[in-house]
Amino acid sequence: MDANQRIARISAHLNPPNLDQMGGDGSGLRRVGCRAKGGSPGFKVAILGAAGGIGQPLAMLMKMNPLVSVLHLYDVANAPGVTADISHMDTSAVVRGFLGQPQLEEALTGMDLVIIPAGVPRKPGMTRDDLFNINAGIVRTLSEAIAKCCPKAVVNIISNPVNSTVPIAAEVFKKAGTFDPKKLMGVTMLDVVRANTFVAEVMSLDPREVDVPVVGGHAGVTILPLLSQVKPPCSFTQKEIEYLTDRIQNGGTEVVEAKAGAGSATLSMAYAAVKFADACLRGLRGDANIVECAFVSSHVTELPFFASKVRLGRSGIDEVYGLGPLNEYERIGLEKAKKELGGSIEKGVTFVKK
Ligand SMILES: NC(=O)C1=CN([C@@H]2O[C@H](COP(=O)(O)OP(=O)(O)OC[C@H]3O[C@@H](n4cnc5c(N)ncnc54)[C@H](O)[C@@H]3O)[C@@H](O)[C@H]2O)C=CC1
Ligand SMILES: O=C([O-])CC(=O)C(=O)O
Repeated sequence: MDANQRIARISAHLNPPNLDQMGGDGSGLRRVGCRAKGGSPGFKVAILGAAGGIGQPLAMLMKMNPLVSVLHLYDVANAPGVTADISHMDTSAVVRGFLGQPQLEEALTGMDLVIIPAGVPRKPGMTRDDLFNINAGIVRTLSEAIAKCCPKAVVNIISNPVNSTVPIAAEVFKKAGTFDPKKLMGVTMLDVVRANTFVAEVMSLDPREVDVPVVGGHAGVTILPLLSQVKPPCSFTQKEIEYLTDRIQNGGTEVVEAKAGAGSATLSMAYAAVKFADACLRGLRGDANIVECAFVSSHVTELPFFASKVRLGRSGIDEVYGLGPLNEYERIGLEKAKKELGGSIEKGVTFVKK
């Protein structure tokens, strides 16, 4: 092949159909897509909210994941820039960008996994529930498009308040007749990541060796670390239990306050989201014994959704595990968690039904 032919081949990748007009919104912006030669067979993953504080590092880390063959980056702003940037990474996933509502359906068609970090983050003094008014509508719109374009995809919801946004997505899918409880997961992995880190600090362990089940939901007292079930087995004083429980429950607020108005956890969240997404993809591939905590449709308590350990497999969630033996402190925590969680779930369901 001579130089002219090589250049022609490269520009073929940068011209239609891989570099299309960003038609729909009239912005004249372009959709960038680069097909890496030798791209491995793998899964198709879309990130909705890909240009945000979480979305950007999440996109970068998913581009590094060898299980991903196609990566779709959708946002209502700045998707072309993030896509061009990420697409220059010399890993095999093909990256395509999609900007704005007119391109949402194209972004979702054919996807195996959809990860949703779209929505506004907290500022100091706010609760996650204070985000409901804006984020509920965003998650509803995105879920409607998922029901239409990739109803069999596994969906990972990051947008807060997770305790309400997951029931919102479920209700939208029920309305559309596509709801599969095995495919819908609220991402609570950051609570587990924090719990592992804080327990490791207290016990002088390597955090990679620590596994703390965190159950319930993803806000304040609904975040319930089961410190009696930590692996490796640890014996904590009551003071340590109270310190750890409080720090894990308020880890998000710790970051919101430290960022002082510039948002909430983004980098640790992207790390946690990728850890969870990778577990989902390994499950879809058929790997055995993939067990992680997630906020899912559940019969573990009387509530319709609850976070607990789940086994991930070829169809999404293969099994939802019960809570195991709880001590008195955890039983009291569970009652508090259920009380708040019930209201948040109901709020999400009502939002779609009204
Ligand atoms: N589940 C969890 O553990 C955690 C959840 N979060 C939540 O994740 C969400 C995102 O946080 P950040 O990335 O820091 O916020 P951000 O504001 O930096 O990014 C959000 C992105 O969503 C985009 N967006 C807004 N409306 C959209 C729509 N209709 N469709 C697609 N994209 C849309 C924005 O353009 C922006 O790029 C927040 O709700 C936050 O509370 C944050 C940390 C942890
Ligand atoms: O605290 C927030 O608003 C963001 C979040 O969910 C977390 O960091 O756990």
